[in-house]
Amino acid sequence: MSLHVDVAATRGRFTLDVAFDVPGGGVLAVLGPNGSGKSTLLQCLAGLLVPDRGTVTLGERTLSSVPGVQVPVHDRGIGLLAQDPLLLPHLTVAENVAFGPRSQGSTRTRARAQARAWIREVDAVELAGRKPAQLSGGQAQRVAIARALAGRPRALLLDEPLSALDVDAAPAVRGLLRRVLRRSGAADDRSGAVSERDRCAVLVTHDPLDALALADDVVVLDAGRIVERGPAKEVLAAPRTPFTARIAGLNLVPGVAAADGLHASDGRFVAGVRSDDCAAGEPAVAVFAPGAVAVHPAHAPHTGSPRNVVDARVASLEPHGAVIRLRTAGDGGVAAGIAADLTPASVAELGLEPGSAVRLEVKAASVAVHAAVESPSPFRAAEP
Ligand SMILES: Nc1ncnc2c1ncn2[C@@H]1O[C@H](COP(=O)(O)OP(=O)(O)OP(=O)(O)O)[C@@H](O)[C@H]1O
Repeated sequence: MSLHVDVAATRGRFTLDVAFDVPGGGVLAVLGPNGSGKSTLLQCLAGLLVPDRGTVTLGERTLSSVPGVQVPVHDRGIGLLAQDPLLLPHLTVAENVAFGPRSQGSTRTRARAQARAWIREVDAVELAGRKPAQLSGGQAQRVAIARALAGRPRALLLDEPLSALDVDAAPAVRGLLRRVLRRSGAADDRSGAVSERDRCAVLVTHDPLDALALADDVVVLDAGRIVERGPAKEVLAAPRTPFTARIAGLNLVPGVAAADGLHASDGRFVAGVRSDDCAAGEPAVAVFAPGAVAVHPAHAPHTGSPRNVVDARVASLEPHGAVIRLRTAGDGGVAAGIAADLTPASVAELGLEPGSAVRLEVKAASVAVHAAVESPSPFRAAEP
């Protein structure tokens, strides 16, 4: 069942103005910096906020059309999974999951059967008799997923569903969400579970891994507008805005495309490979991975060509998985805020510490130049 959204909503001086579609069975991830309008968007979809103009349609049904239709929250067929599991504390797990079907008019027996099916689905059978206070964060979120789905929503809204979980619990819950969101199987009518085939979902997240693991498409919001959209892998691999580059862990230098690179706004030339989507002379971004940046001692001789070489100063060195991520200091320009990944051995060998002078080199072949999206916010990708 597809979701069609074309709305504008005002909150104080902030305006959200977006249009997108999520096809039946599809999952759309919504990314964006703090205050970009992600929660405002979910509230418009859930019916908690009345838009100033536009429409929200789910399948054939108009949920919101201004002026005119405004279907109330409980009647939208939309399930919400928030950061906090929000389970009713005095009910058992089984009763919490049966609550939705019961309040939709299912008989007690049928509601229990539906609850059992979903509790099994989320691997929580042994928790069925417990109260929420007896659950870990990960267990409670599993139950919240079962409860959201037991209400047989036609669309699911997920608001940072993994962000309150610790690093040990998040992967298992992400795996479960992947299973329930990505499954395109038929209905399990014997147990009373709903058909997943047509249910679409909108996932608000700060985590690119969630977008890649769970979503088909991504939209990036900035200051209430969509500034990037497309398949999750493509948007994160070739970001057009500083925000997306930052969350994707990539370096991004804005400027104007040239035949074989980009003229950065500070006047420097960045050698790179121009993609087909951008013509010379147009606004563009040069994107390169921290792993593509070679770090040398300051004043080291240039080694070969074509290369990008820039002198910089180390601002910070932080562990990043198996490597150390270096970030350069500065207030602006190409040399500021570049991320480079080094092995701990190279950091020791080069004697690097905050304040050290370094020479960075990036091969032209490792720099992709893409058409840029004008970002309305001053947010910079490269800031730590
Ligand atoms: N009740 C309100 N009254 C006035 N302004 C509001 C209200 N709620 C939110 N805003 C403003 O609307 C803008 C968008 O907020 P929103 O919560 O939708 O952003 P967000 O992208 O979800 O942010 P975060 O990632 O921090 O949760 C912000 O500038 C915020 O200050």
